[in-house]
Amino acid sequence: MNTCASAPEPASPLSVDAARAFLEQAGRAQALPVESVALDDALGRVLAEDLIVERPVPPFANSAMDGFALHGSDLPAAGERRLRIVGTRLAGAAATIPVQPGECLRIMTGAPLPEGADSVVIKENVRVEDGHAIIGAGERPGANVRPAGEDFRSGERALGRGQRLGPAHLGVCASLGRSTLAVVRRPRVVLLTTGDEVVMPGQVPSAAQIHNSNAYSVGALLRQAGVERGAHRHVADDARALRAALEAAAAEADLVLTCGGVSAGEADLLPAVVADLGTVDFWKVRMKPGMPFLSGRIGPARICALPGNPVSTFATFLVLVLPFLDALQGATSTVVLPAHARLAAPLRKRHDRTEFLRATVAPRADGTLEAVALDRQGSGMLRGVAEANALVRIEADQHELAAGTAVPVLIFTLSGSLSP
Ligand SMILES: Nc1nc2c(c(=O)[nH]1)N[C@H]1C(S)=C(S)[C@@H](COP(=O)(O)OP(=O)(O)OC[C@H]3O[C@@H](n4cnc5c(N)ncnc54)[C@H](O)[C@@H]3O)O[C@H]1N2
Ligand code: MOO
Repeated sequence: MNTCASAPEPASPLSVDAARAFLEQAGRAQALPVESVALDDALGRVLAEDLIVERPVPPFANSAMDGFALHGSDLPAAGERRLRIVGTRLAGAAATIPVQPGECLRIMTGAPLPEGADSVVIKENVRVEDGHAIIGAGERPGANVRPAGEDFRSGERALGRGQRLGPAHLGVCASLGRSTLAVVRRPRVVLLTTGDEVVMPGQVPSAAQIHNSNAYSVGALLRQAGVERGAHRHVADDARALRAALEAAAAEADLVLTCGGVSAGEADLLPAVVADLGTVDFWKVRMKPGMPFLSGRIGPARICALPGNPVSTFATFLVLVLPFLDALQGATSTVVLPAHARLAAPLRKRHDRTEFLRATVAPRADGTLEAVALDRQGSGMLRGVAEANALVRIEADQHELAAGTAVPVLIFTLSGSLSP
């Protein structure tokens, strides 16, 4: 092992909220450029334009049901009314057949309402005899008609910049006739895992080695956060190798993420190497797990150094790196759902850091959310994260929490359902 400059003295650790606010500001300041993509390629991307409606949706008043279009004033208050059927209008048919009082038109769902008509009676309520529709009492004037612009009016903003595009948003863009969209370029991220004790799955570990789980859990988190499947490299506990890997990564990435080598061990080289190559903005955050987190810059790239313990890696990613990636993309929504849940059991905390506990959050019979903290809370126990669907946040100054206390939770929306 060779060393370079000595590790910077960490200032007093930042609070979680201060660290997060710093990274959000840094992300906004490093805003990514805009590019145009085909609608088909826009899932998960962040919209970089306001979508103003030109043609209203629906563009014309149309029938919501298969039935008969007619004048509302022809509907009988009692008894029956006989209206002459003047034709049929299918969805997509441009030619209009005007309907006079005393007449009606067979109409299909989605077909434009004919001139004169303002109501539709569903076919199940109509008897047809001898070219006439027989309509009974109890029908409502104006029923079963979808007015033009009922979904989106012309001139209004259908979607705003910053929207992360999900399936329904793509449908909205398509119904407005858009085939391409201005979106934010995907963040470029290089992930460097570190440590002589770590080998990739498929490789045979020595008696003192383990498999690299962070490369996969963080790799997957990055993809869920809208990052292209990024480059991953593993770096040995060697200052020269680490320096070369960081320099190369910073030259190609918006964000360099590292895992491990950032605390107090003799092979924890990262703080010194980052300080030597660029600047350390902060090192250590008052959170558990995740205390040794460091962030700084190397050239134009941001670096976030995550602690190596797999749960610390996961928690610092969700709590600190995800807000940075969202800010970098100007996104107004994210892939974790912030909510509140009531603790199922009392909790005691002995330290003064903000704690993020692994928990299952599920709805109770009364509709409120309940959080059950898992037994496995060790920061090396990835099983605890795999069995959880949320992180429960306990504030730095909270030490005794009664059952039923409402606490903030971060629900992993992509982990599946809201049940354990
Ligand atoms: N004397 C002190 N010791 C430690 C402190 C401290 O403040 N003083 N902090 C502890 C805390 S808290 C954490 S968290 C860890 C973080 O340490 P590092 O970020 O330096 O990470 P490493 O030491 O390299 O690794 C920690 C742990 O995680 C395993 N690991 C690392 N990379 C991977 C990977 N890619 N996949 C799976 N597992 C990985 C590694 O083998 C270690 O077991 O430090 C405490 N110590
Ligand atoms: O911060 Mo460490 O993540 O408590 O184990």
